[in-house]
Amino acid sequence: MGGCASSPQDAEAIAASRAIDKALKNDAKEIDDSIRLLLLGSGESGKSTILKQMKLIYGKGFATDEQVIYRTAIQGNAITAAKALCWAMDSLKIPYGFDPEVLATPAPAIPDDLDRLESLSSQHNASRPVSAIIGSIGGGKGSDILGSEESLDDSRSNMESPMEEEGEAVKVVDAKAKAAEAEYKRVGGSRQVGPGPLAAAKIKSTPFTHSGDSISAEIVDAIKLIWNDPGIQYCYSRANEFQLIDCCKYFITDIDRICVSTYTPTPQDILHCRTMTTNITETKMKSKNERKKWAPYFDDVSAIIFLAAISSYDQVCYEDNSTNRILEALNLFASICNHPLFKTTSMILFLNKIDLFTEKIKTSPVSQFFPDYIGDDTDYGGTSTFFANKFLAINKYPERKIYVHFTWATDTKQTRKVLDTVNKIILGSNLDDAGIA
Ligand SMILES: Nc1nc2c(ncn2[C@@H]2O[C@H](COP(=O)(O)OP(=O)(O)OP(=O)(O)O)[C@@H](O)[C@H]2O)c(=O)[nH]1
Ligand SMILES: [Mg+2]
Repeated sequence: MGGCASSPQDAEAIAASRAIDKALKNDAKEIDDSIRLLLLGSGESGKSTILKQMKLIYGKGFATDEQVIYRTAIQGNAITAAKALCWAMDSLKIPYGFDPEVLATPAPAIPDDLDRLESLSSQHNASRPVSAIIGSIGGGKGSDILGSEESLDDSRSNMESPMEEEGEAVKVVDAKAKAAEAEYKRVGGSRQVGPGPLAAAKIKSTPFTHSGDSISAEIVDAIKLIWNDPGIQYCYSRANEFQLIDCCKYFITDIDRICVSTYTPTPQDILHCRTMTTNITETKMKSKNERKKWAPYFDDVSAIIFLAAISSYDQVCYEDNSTNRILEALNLFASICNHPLFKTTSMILFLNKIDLFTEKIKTSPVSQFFPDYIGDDTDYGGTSTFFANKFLAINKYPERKIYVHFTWATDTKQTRKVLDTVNKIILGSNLDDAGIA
């Protein structure tokens, strides 16, 4: 995708992201004797994370120079997440100190002459293509990154939109949101004062990335302060209403550890690090006319692993802020899985981020976003099978089976098991175990 940097900070972030992509790609040179996989999926589904796991499980792990790059990216993740939370406090109209369980929070007095706190516009909304990654397992020493611009065949139509439905849970949420908004107005909206708004103002004005050694102690303190604020915690509970990276909690709760000058990221930190894959323009799959160009890459692909973040059922896409992420994934899956070129290619579906999904279904009812789900909203088995069946129903080539795995890509133990099974499937020893695993 285009690296159109609008500020030096953006340029730095893009450069860091490219360096990470390059590092992953550099591991790709020795894969000839290995099984080649095409990893596909919409944005933030976990493709890079699976690739990192392959490096850990089948490769040499992360080199020292890579760790240095990730260090900056991880600290950038913490700042990005903290900023997103502060911006969302304004856009969702939640006052600092607001506790939804104690709806009448005492308000500080607002001085008349207080300057309006700066409220920065929300995250840039550059359109971002779906990316594809070629990875390798089973004896491969590395992985290779290729790219795709968009779906192979644009069959994105006729998908129903998520509907809203009145329900008990919705009403409770509404009551809290309304109480927050009333309180936000009462304390002066964006003119509210106190330690929370002050810390937020500092965070909002700090650059995304930093060229110095580490994030300043002042910003670390500001991040800790807001994270302990009940209003921010309430805002975090509504993270599906704005764009927030999934590793927010992981890095912010560990802000002291990741900001010391001696910090070296652990493999677990690297797995949680969010960097958008940017060097995905080598092979564009824009139109059928270009098929000659990209088809050779797929010829020797043993299987396609398609990733979808099952936890994203209540979220909208980063790119347009309106399309439900699961519907987007289903559309993309339809265009891949039903493409004649892949008619006989083993198709393995990873319904990823089950750790987040398990937590989320407790408070965010699936049926509110997918009214065709009839069953217990808090039942993991029922809800996860519901989504798996949605993907399976798309397959137009019944002779070609789709293997479904529920995955937790940041967990090496679980991923190792899944990849071992995938290996067996590809080698043909497990072909009878089709269906949901
Ligand atoms: N909790 C949790 N986080 C995950 C899981 N899989 C991926 N993530 C996180 O989700 C974020 C996005 O993952 P990536 O691997 O970068 O997603 P991607 O598909 O490569 O995204 P693009 O490059 O933008 O297309 C990262 O912060 C990952 O650490 C998971 O199973 N559980
Ligand atoms: Mg990626």
